[in-house]
Amino acid sequence: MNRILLRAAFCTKVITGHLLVTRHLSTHKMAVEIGKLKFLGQEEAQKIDEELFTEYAFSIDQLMELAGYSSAVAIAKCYPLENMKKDNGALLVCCGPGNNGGDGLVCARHLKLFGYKPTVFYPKVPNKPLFQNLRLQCERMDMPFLSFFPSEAHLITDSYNLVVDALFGFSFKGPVRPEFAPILETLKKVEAPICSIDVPSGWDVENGDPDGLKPEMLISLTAPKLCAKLFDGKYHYLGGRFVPRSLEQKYELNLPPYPSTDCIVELKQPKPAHLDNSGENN
Ligand SMILES: NC(=O)C1=CN([C@@H]2O[C@H](COP(=O)(O)OP(=O)(O)OC[C@H]3O[C@@H](n4cnc5c(N)ncnc54)[C@H](O)[C@@H]3O)[C@@H](O)[C@H]2O)[C@@H](O)CC1
Ligand SMILES: [K+]
Repeated sequence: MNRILLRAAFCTKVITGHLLVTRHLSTHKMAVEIGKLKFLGQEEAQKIDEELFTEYAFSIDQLMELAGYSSAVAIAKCYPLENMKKDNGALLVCCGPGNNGGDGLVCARHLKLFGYKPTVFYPKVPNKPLFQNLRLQCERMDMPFLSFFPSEAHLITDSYNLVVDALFGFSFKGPVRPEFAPILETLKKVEAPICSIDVPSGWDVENGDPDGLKPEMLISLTAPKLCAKLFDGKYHYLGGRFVPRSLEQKYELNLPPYPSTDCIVELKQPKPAHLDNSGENN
């Protein structure tokens, strides 16, 4: 079953000429059916990305800031600082060589501002001001950078409350190249929760990877990619609330409504009808 439910409470006011519409859906378990939400193939995700920069004149810094910020907000919501036992909120943020890695750096910066203690692993820094600056911002905010990746998974499990996976996003084409293969192999054995930004790293963007990472959380950006249908972790959020309505319509994304002014919305797989006694699906 590929219908998806959104559990949301929201209050919106839309004023259009003489029309004033106020919708208020109360906070108790409101399930809004979002069965038509589009899951994007790799090419389509790249086309939308390109169009945001060309037709809609966004800059990469703008969208990356929103993507990384919404990832940090989703993580903070699901893994509150006060519940973290290891070293007052120690986290490991793994950043790859593309824009997914940039999202990771932005996410790390916001998590730091939220009070967490992120350590960054960023082995391949592109020679572009955008990435150099993002790295510098993190360094100047006293975030430690690992110079090598721990070879033993237990060292990560013992030191960090969770791992943010920002190694590869929707442009990944497998198989993973040798420089990143041992990192992914170690990550697979880590017992701390893994939160993947946009795509679980190493997964085929459309077909996933049954032997790959098993993140506990996935934050899809813009719209989920096809592989997200195979995600069965605890939390699936949609972030990146920056898609203009006309672009959404052109690609028939059918995005769910974000609650109020939130930058994230949780996506929930529906229970099979015979188990769902709530009546919310009727
Ligand atoms: N439109 C959107 O939705 C936005 C997307 N953003 C982020 O940008 C990501 C896409 O960024 P990019 O297109 O830069 O690509 P990625 O960050 O997905 O990855 C590209 C990098 O990974 C390397 N790579 C690819 N396959 C590899 C393999 N098999 N082994 C080792 N390295 C490999 C490439 O050489 C390149 O350096 C999204 O997933 C999302 O996280 C945001 O930054 C901004 C807005
Ligand atoms: K990722």
